[in-house]
Amino acid sequence: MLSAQEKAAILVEALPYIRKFYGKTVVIKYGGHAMVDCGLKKAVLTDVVLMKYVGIHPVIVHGGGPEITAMLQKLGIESRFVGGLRVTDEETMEIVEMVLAGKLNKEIVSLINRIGGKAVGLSGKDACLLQAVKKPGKVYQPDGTVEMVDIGCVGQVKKVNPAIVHTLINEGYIPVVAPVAVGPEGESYNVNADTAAGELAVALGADKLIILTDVEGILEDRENKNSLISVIRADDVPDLIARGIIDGGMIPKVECCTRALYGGVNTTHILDGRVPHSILLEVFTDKGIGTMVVR
Ligand SMILES: Nc1ncnc2c1ncn2[C@@H]1O[C@H](COP(=O)(O)OP(=O)(O)O)[C@@H](O)[C@H]1O
Ligand SMILES: CC(=O)N[C@@H](CCC(=O)OP(=O)(O)O)C(=O)O
Repeated sequence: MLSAQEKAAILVEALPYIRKFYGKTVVIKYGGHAMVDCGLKKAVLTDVVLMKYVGIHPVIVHGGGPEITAMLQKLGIESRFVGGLRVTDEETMEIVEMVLAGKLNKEIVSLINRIGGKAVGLSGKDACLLQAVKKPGKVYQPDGTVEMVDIGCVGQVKKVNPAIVHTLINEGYIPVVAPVAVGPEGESYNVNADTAAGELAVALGADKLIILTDVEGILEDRENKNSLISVIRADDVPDLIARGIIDGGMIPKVECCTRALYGGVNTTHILDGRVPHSILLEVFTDKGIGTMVVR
């Protein structure tokens, strides 16, 4: 048990960070284990509510890939991915939108509201927040060439219209965004949630982008949990990808950190969402956790 003095010291340690981030926007990509496990869900969303009450402006962009896959499976539809992106025909798009914008978005909103925050759920279609065009899939051939293939209703974000998010923030709400974008004809596009979070962070002029995932951060050697790389320079990312150190699902995460950094976001973090209160530990304590990607 902590003594009263130790508890007080922890609160005092938070003061410079509260001052530093007061009034700043922090975009949080919420996904992975932290979105499934009841205890972790509550811990993450409590951190978000606490941030709001101390004057920081959190904005959540959530994923839900595993939940979409499970729903498609129930309906007898097999999931297929090209370069980490779900091949999304029109029937699949309907399910994606139902799961992300209908089910998961509202569950997150409800839980935040029960914890004591004021959350409002949006999809990228609301007030044309995320505007996209069709994105082709990339297939890397053994000879090093790249083949472009049709992967259906997958969207590349072309424009972000953040006005609605600013309005909600200014009125004291916590915006919760599902990564479904709108196309030029009003059609729906399925957008990778990491990418959506990065684009939104840039458009909002966010100070920080936090991506929650199911590993410790970026590991030098994926087999060795003690090989965490604490800080990576954005310029070094292409080399780490070329050397195969960063691979698979970690590629869109670092790429969106890089995109955010070059777009003006100050710091980006890839954190272990399996650690309860990882956001609080990152934002309010001297000891940062996970991997920080910097300019
Ligand atoms: N250098 C690395 N360090 C840690 N994980 C890595 C690395 N390179 C690739 N990965 C993989 O990236 C995965 C995280 O991406 P992903 O599964 O898409 O996460 P999420 O479901 O949280 O969006 C890890 O589980 C791991 O398998
Ligand atoms: C185009 C594309 O692949 N979209 C993702 C959107 C959800 C997502 O990104 O969820 P996670 O963050 O949990 O992976 C999908 O359909 O799975």
